[in-house]
Amino acid sequence: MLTLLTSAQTRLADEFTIVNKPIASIDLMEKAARAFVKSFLKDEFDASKHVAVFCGKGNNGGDGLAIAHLLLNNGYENVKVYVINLSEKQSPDFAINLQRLNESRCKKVVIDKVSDLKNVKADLIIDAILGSGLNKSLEGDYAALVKQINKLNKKVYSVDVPTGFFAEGRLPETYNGIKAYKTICFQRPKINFFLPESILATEKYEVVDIGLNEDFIQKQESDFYLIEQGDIQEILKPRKLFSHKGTYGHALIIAGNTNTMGAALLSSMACLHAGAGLTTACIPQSGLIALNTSLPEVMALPRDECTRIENPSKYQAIAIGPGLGISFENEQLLESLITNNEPLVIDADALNILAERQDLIEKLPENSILTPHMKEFDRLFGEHATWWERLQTAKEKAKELKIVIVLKNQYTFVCSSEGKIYINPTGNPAMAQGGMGDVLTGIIVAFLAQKYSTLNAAILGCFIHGKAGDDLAKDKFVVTASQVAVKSAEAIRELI
Ligand SMILES: NC(=O)C1=CN([C@@H]2O[C@H](COP(=O)(O)OP(=O)(O)OC[C@H]3O[C@@H](n4cnc5c(N)ncnc54)[C@H](OP(=O)(O)O)[C@@H]3O)[C@@H](O)[C@H]2O)[C@@H](O)CC1
Ligand SMILES: Nc1ncnc2c1ncn2[C@@H]1O[C@H](COP(=O)(O)OP(=O)(O)O)[C@@H](O)[C@H]1O
Repeated sequence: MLTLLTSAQTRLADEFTIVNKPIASIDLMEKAARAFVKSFLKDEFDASKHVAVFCGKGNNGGDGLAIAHLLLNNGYENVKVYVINLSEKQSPDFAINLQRLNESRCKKVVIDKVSDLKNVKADLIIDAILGSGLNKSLEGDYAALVKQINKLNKKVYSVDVPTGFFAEGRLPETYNGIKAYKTICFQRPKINFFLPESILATEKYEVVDIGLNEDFIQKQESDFYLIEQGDIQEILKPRKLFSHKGTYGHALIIAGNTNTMGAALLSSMACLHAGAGLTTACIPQSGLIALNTSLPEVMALPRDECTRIENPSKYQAIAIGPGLGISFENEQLLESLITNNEPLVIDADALNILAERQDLIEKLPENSILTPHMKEFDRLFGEHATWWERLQTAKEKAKELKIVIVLKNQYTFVCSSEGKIYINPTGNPAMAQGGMGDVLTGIIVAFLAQKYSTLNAAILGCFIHGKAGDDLAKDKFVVTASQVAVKSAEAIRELI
């Protein structure tokens, strides 16, 4: 897991590295600039392009000055630096780099007021005005200047973080910062890059290593961790010699209704492919032919007007919700399972029932997993204006109720009962199609049946689901939920 840092912690990592490597802070800045330029040159190899580098007077601006210098040395002849002189203060390393730049042949203009910014001739813009030192929203001259830069409508590369974008914490409801094409950031992605609001600030990001002390970073106390493939490989267990279906658990999936039987089929299909030893689908009578025809490996438990499951303890893991429908009987069924006090995976309509029966939320069995998308989450726990606030609620609720909350999105947030948030990096927009969440539920319940811990089942489920989608999307515009269900077996095999 990669520990993600706040800006304050990044500054500590910076200071630790300077003292312990040891390295002078100006040399660390030079290293950061080199790492930026190396990445930039991979994308932009036409050195005849005009590049405008906008530099504030803090360390972000200091990086910008070093970057301009390096670009000149790399054959970019048409580089022009705009020093944004809207603040009195300047950082010592900015001052050193300005001196170096003054001694070079790099063209430079000083912008003392917004109206000085005219006739910018640029094919590309490098934004190094404000970085992780941002401490309030842009206003006044800074806001006006950034508006002008955005109006130029050029491809913008931001250094470390787009000017005006908060690296962590609640984001304002309207964004008035730089709209970057790409942000090349240092050592770790910014926590807020994983929030959907970040798309207003940067279309994509790339992380470059600048040699900060990794041991120090990994040991920092953090609420946010980024899941890596290596973590998944450590958790996954291979199928054992002499094992049999009983070794890998029996999963029960309570799902489906007349018009949404497909959800039950998709979940069950995913559960099979993710390795449960036995899978039973509890579905209405009307779905039996479909189930028996399409998934002969799955057993059926007819559900018409059933308000409880006989002998739930015979299942190692139970999921409820995909395509379930909202009815008095389904509410009774959910209530009886909750009262039974064994952990559940709760999705889709079962979440919607919970939203209407807030009294049941308090009674959720410990170690249950809720898998809401944003709307289901807000129905359960109240409207949220921003994703940061939604994440804070998810973290608190997971801790208070001793459950795991899988808050789904492009980056899915797995919130543990310890109050930690694990960010899943796999998945892509080709997966934005109905039924995809049903498949995730099937994969998670399969891992639970195989006796992975609650948190590991959620983490594995999200990663495998997204990886299967990523592998499929290599040559497809869109991937369907059933394709992801089938592909999950391959994704697991590849990782073991
Ligand atoms: N370890 C690393 O990752 C490394 C990081 N490095 C680089 O350092 C960058 C961070 O540099 P930094 O700390 O000097 O802050 P930076 O963003 O330049 O701005 C500071 C100034 O902004 C001002 N200010 C704030 N908000 C404002 C607003 N809304 N409107 C107007 N002004 C505002 C604030 O003024 P104040 O409010 O304090 O008066 C302060 O003076 C980081 O992003 C990376 O590029 C690398 O060099 C090496 C290793
Ligand atoms: N753009 C995307 N990038 C990554 N994953 C995505 C994207 N769009 C959807 N998904 C994944 O697909 C699933 C959708 O879940 P959900 O909305 O519950 O679907 P449904 O109700 O149709 O089954 C989630 O796991 C989500 O993470």
